[in-house]
Amino acid sequence: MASWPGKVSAAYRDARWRGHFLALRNRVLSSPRFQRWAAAFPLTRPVARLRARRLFDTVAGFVYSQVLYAFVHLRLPDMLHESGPLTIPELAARTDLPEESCLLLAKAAASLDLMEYHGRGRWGLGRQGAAMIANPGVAAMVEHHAMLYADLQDPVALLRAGKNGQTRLGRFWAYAGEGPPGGLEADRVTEYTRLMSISQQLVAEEILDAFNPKGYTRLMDLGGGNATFLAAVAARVPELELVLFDLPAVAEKAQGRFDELGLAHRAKAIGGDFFSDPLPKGADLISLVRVVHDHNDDHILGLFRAIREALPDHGALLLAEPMSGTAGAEPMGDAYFGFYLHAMGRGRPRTPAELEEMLIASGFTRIRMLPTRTPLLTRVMLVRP
Ligand SMILES: CC(C)=CCC/C(C)=C/CC/C(C)=C/C=C/C(C)=C/C=C/C=C(C)/C=C/C=C(C)/C=C/C=C(C)/C=C/CC(C)(C)O
Ligand SMILES: C[S@@+](CC[C@H](N)C(=O)[O-])C[C@H]1O[C@@H](n2cnc3c(N)ncnc32)[C@H](O)[C@@H]1O
Repeated sequence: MASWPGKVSAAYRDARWRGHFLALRNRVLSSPRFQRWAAAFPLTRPVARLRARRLFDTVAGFVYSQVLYAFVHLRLPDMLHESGPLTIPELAARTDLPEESCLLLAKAAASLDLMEYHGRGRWGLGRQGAAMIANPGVAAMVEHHAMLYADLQDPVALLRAGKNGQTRLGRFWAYAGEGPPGGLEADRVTEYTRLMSISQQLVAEEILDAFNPKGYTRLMDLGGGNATFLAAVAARVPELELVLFDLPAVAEKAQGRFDELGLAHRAKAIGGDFFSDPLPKGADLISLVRVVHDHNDDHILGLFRAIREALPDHGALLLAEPMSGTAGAEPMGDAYFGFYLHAMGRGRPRTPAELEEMLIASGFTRIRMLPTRTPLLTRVMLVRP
């Protein structure tokens, strides 16, 4: 298994001189004398400050996240968006917090750009807080993180335990547990399907801005949840037939959604297990949105082969999810999703190169990355036989 994210070419990565260079660099950086000198010397001072700030942000990241959690849990984003800036006594009355705590939270949130002092004793949304209003999925994820952080309370124990799914996240993502997922009852899938639907809105637009499925006849979305992605597709491409395949309890919800949206004449949901049931034939475009990273390599190789068999030679597979080694968003893949999926109990974030290797081994030949506007949210790969 390739384990290096591949930011640079293999020749550079494996060059013998690189190891010597890194050893020398680290000897210099770990010297207290060098640090004192670099912080004092005017030309290196800005870099020294930036590095100190970055290390501090990593050290304090948990505290920042808890400030964000309080901000979201107290419904401050919507409250401040709807009412405009409020004074501390007004905030205290609406959140049922002591005024002193409200001021503490307002100042902490302002330091993180979530809130901002708007003058005349009133506090409103800051830049990051305002951006959250446009992306309701972010607040939903912040609340959901209570589970992730409970699992991460002792990260070393979690690492030692390996991927066993005996965690809050393992129970939440019921399909990641032991046993065949096909028999999961509705109550085990409702909450995760709701969370996926809320966070899917922005992802769907990113994917469809990168790839327009116009020209295809039938799109089958594997692991399509309650059809939020296909509903966005339907709005953009009126003539495309739509099929959603997901576990029976999820597919039932999706069919209800198609009926509600008046899409039943061209959309249907099929229940099944994509690892053990045959994939329905007839689609010339198959999509996997935020599905592949949830599963281990052996399962995904089997699924890729089944997709290759289900697709006609002129068909295509659209693979969309956050990927490891994404330039400018490196911690998203390997730190966030790496630990998230480890806690969930299966799957891993993969680099485009790792996915490509698995796709080629499954019989695909033409693989192309399509640029997305916000690669942190999702990357998109178009794959042809
Ligand atoms: C107007 C003025 C004064 C200036 C303009 C300056 C300017 C141009 C500003 C830019 C404004 C702008 C466009 C901001 C945009 C901000 C955006 C798009 C922010 C988006 C943030 C998204 C975030 C933080 C997303 C977080 C997503 C998370 C945490 C997702 C987690 C997903 C999980 C856990 C999925 C689980 C599924 C599983 C199990 C892995 O399969
Ligand atoms: C992380 S969610 C993504 C949902 C949707 N594609 C999205 O991006 O919002 C993964 C989906 O795959 C489905 N799934 C997981 N294992 C499955 C299996 N073995 N067969 C069919 N669907 C499965 C889940 O029920 C869930 O709806």
